[in-house]
Amino acid sequence: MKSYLAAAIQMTSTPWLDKNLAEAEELIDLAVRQGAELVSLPENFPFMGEEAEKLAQAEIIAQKTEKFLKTITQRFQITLLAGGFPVPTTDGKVYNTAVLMGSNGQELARYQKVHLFDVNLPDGNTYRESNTVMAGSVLPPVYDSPELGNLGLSVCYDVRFPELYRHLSQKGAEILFVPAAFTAYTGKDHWEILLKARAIENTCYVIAPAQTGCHYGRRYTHGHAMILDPWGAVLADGGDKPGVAIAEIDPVRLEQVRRQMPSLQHRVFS
Ligand SMILES: O=C(O)CNC(=O)[C@H](CS)NC(=O)CCC(=O)C(=O)O
Repeated sequence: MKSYLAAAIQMTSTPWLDKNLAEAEELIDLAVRQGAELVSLPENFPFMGEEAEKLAQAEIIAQKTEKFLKTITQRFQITLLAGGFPVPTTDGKVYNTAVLMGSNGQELARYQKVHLFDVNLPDGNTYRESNTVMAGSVLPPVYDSPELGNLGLSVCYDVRFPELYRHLSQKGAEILFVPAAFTAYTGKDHWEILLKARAIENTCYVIAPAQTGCHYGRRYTHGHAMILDPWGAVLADGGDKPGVAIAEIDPVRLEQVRRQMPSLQHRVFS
């Protein structure tokens, strides 16, 4: 593993697929021009709109998004984590799918979000992700990149389930992706703390691209795409506007923190 720059992209995705992909392309270009070799896109980057609309367009969203990911990684020669996007199942729902793409346009790893956000928030907003999404049933993969380190996948609400990240770190993960569309309401109190906890308890870098702002109707997300180091320090924070958070991923720092705080080696319960 070498030292390199990673980018967590922040977007305000809308119900318009082509507009979102164009916006993603612009932000990837911005990240690459700043030297990023590993770039990440948030959950729902190609589409954030009404559930019925998402289902109706799922086929075209999946198709255009996968083509986009192939083209863009080849063009910019980057490794790209594409936070969740809908991929149709055979029974009329979708998997909320995250894909890791290599710099030759090849798919390196894929994960179907396991934990679905079925929550009634105190602010009156109700979320029933399971209305449209089929839960994945397989733990996320770790992709071992000789150059970029061991990359562990997850999506958004997963961040509240530490056992998933323990699994990833036990599989050798050094960098944890948490692409998200966190609600504005939960985000203000929980987002940064959860990310810090996952970084600290697994002594891993955390790369968390995010959605921000108002997407449609009353749907607001928290923003603050960020990158944290294995000590839990925030290296970059995207604030609340669309943009890019960039930070260095450094194997020397990773090794240093794991030496200073060898908690992964002190586990008693598996
Ligand atoms: O529905 C959309 O269009 C965008 N959001 C999502 O797709 C997902 C499922 S609804 N959001 C979350 O998981 C938020 C989790 C969260 O906010 C928390 O854990 O507090």
